[in-house]
Amino acid sequence: MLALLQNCSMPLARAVRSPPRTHVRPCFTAVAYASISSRANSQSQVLLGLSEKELQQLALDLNQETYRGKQLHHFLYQRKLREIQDFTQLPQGFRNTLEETGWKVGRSPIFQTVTAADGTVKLLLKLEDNRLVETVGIPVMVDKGLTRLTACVSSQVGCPLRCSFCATGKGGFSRNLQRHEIIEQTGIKFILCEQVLAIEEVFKNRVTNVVFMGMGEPMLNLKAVLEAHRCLNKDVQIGQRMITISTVGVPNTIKKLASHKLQSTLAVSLHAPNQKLRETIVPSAKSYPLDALMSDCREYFQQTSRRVSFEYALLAGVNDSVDHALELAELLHRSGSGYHVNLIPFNPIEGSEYQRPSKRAVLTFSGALESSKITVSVRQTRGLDANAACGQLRNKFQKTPLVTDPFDLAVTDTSMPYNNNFAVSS
Ligand SMILES: C[S@@+](CC[C@H](N)C(=O)[O-])C[C@H]1O[C@@H](n2cnc3c(N)ncnc32)[C@H](O)[C@@H]1O
Ligand code: SF4
Repeated sequence: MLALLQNCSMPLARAVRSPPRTHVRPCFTAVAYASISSRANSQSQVLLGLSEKELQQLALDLNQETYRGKQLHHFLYQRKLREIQDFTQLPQGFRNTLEETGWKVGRSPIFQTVTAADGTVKLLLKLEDNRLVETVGIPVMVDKGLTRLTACVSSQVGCPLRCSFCATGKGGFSRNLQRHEIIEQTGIKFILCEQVLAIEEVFKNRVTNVVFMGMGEPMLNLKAVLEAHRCLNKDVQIGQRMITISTVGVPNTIKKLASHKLQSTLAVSLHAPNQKLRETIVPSAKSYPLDALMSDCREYFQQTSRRVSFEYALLAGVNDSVDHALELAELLHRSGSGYHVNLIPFNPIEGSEYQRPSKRAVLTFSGALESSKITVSVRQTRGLDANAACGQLRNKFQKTPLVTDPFDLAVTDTSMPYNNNFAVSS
């Protein structure tokens, strides 16, 4: 973006000092509009997602000192302010100029908040086009003190991959968290960041961990997810090791991610120890054979030295027998080292044919893995009374039809009927 700025024939600072008579946007604004703005119908640019350097450049272009850019960064990512006029330590004139030249913070209103008995909070953020995105804040308390706050963020509005046990998959797919007409795909980065900021706002605490385990498949939006990763790491200041990207597997993307050599955890949603069973649970597995997936995971480990974590949703009577556990252990040993299995007992969803396994079945399965020398953890289900399974809360309010081809992201639905059966409180 900075390179584009430098190529502008008319610096914004000059454009601001002597505004054109007709309503022609200054050069920076035009370029930024094309490369930064993600909301097609909006006439404004979004500050959120810009780095400190970019904000300093913006300040310069608006005829301000560089340190104003630092201040903008502070108000956006530390103070988490929602409106430019709330940046009261900035001169009124600068605030007005920002607004007059089309800038805004870019935070979405919180449409719905549901708090579970264990303190987990689910939020629905309402995007400008009225679509709803689910975000979860999961606190870990020790002696009544908050020791960890995990934000579980969504990377898409819905998901086209339709895993058979997932409420998001069942709820259908609307679109990537960006406008498809924006070539640079930068839109998602501020939406992902703002999910984290919304959790910080609600908990009045810093988020310590981020997991891309909300609605959607991050690897279908990899470029934007990488930009969001940068923003979360550098601007919101969350350590790379505290960030986990979860994927069910999309061909050619794990290698791409590995090439960035991030120090973040890759979680791969496996759910079955063999191709045949996996295809029945994860339809998109038909396009990405298990052998290829495991080979890409091995490469990820070799390139990053980061252990891959395998997510395994336990579905009673489907994939939870001791034989399945032993087959899984064999698959992992055959595939290379550095693996860890995270078992997720199925979270029941409306209208699902699956059952949650008993505690005994979960323990037996994890015991079989451990005795086969596989490190294993069992995910504690959080927020069961807040529609725990991802996508459930959003499905209450918004229904979207399924796309026919899971990898065809050009197919988007533009209607957004609300389900009026629920009382909606803003
Ligand atoms: C919602 S997905 C999002 C990230 C990515 N699309 C994926 O599948 O890894 C995050 C994790 O939630 C798990 N999950 C989704 N619905 C679930 C349910 N009803 N019960 C248990 N786990 C579920 C998925 O298997 C996956 O491991
Ligand atoms: S589990 Fe992940 S990939 Fe599968 S439908 Fe849900 S969000 Fe999509």
